[in-house]
Amino acid sequence: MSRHFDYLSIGAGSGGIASANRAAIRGAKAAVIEAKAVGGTCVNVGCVPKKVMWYGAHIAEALKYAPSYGFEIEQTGYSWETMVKNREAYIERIHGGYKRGFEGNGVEYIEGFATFVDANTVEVNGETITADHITIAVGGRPTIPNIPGAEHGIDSDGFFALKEQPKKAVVVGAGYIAVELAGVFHALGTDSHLMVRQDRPLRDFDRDIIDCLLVRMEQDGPTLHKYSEIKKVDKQEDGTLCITTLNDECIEDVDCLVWAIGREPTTDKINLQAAGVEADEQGFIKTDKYQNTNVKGIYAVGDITGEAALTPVAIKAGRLLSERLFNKDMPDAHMDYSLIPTIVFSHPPIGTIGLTEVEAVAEHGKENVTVYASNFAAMYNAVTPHRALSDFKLVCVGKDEKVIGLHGIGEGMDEIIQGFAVAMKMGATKADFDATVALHPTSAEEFVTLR
Ligand SMILES: Cc1cc2nc3c(=O)[nH]c(=O)nc-3n(C[C@H](O)[C@H](O)[C@H](O)COP(=O)(O)OP(=O)(O)OC[C@H]3O[C@@H](n4cnc5c(N)ncnc54)[C@H](O)[C@@H]3O)c2cc1C
Ligand SMILES: NC(=O)c1ccc[n+]([C@@H]2O[C@H](COP(=O)([O-])OP(=O)(O)OC[C@H]3O[C@@H](n4cnc5c(N)ncnc54)[C@H](O)[C@@H]3O)[C@@H](O)[C@H]2O)c1
Repeated sequence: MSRHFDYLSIGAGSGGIASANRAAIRGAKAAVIEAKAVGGTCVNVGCVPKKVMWYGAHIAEALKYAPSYGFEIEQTGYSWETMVKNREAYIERIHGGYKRGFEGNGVEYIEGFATFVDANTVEVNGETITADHITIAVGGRPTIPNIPGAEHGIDSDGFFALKEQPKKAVVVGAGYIAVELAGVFHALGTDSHLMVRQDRPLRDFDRDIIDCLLVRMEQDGPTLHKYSEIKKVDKQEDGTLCITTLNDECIEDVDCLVWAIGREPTTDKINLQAAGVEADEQGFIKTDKYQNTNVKGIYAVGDITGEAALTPVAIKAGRLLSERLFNKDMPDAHMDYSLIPTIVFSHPPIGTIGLTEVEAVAEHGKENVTVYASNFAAMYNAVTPHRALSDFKLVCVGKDEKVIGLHGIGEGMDEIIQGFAVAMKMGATKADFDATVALHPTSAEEFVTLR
């Protein structure tokens, strides 16, 4: 059996779905192949289940503040099981939405694991499929370290598979995932420990913003273990884990260990050599700005390219690729990877766009960089005993003070920065920010009133 398509995506994650749908909308005969679950990492074991749990954590925090607002409530328990059931039901509905979307757009959805046969051909479930254009959108997988006892830990996929709430959890890593999962565990009542190898997590972020996160962690948790690297993990007779660090610190009675030390590309399993596509030494596929690989007719989008591993980036790159291939009015369509806004769903969330202060000084020179910052207690918890600081910063360059970096940690930051990203894309200056009337009383207004 063999079928031919104009356009084929390998992987129905954020990038593959978006590009196949857009190709079909532009008139191509399109298909997408998925080995696991439609929606990929984001929908099944990433952004979506994470955000649902972050919302749950948000409610837990609100319950903590509730008495100060006059509510007389008693929390008698927390059902992790109920949260998981509702979260998974929601994800099922998203699956349905994607499949209806494919039907509506005329995209063929094929379940199975695809491997390359040659540059125009893949094999899936014993069937040969050929296509004029093939996009590799196979994403990544979590990295597990090579240390004794590592197998006793789980990764982020395992975190979302947890059926019961752990009593004591250790999350290892210093990136988005480690900070987010440790924060969710903590807020929902697990004794949560975050282990980082240096003095802080999120070292690429603006230092002042992370300093503020560290103060929050110190005040409230999770427990941060600095300069901690794991030597070995031992399983005890009672089933709990004993985690020993290189400094011979011992963390005992751990019933959940999560490795969140990064993600690696999944190109090793798709017989890339048969297509002649080049990957770098880690396995990320090299592309030019048009998502072209070194082989004509083969492209790559999303996490597999090693560019900003974010869902909206994969979606935009995938859609623009299909516009370029199938929309005669957009022959130059390509992704602009500059000024990508991003959020860390910590407690409170961190939002960031553009250069940090340190990066700006390194790139433009100290004399050309002006920084405006504010540290304040947001009203939301200022009326409770849990008063905590937010930190906002603008990094500007040149005489006209073009805003090249915007960073903040505070309540609502996840919803605040999208509009500022538009302004920065348009080249906004500090004077433009100042000329904008504030919204009061909000945290966001700090960004237009900084002095
Ligand atoms: C815990 C976690 C939280 C995250 N939170 C956020 C967030 O809040 N915001 C954000 O923007 N990003 C977040 N991300 C990142 C985001 O999920 C990814 O950037 C995004 O999913 C990348 O999309 P993709 O299309 O490149 O790959 P994926 O979504 O990983 O999709 C790739 C798909 O390809 C399939 N596949 C692989 N090989 C084959 C094959 N040979 N044949 C067929 N199918 C194959 C896989 O099964 C998978 O479904 C998070 C990631 C994780 C792990
Ligand atoms: N909110 C969001 O948008 C969001 C959320 C989650 C993930 N993501 C995306 O997914 C990507 C992957 O996230 P991630 O957190 O897995 O990776 P990451 O690459 O961001 O962070 C991995 C961290 O683990 C540390 N590390 C590496 N090896 C280690 C070891 N042996 N012991 C201890 N620490 C170690 C690294 O120093 C690094 O800080 C992110 O870069 C991001 O683009 C985005």
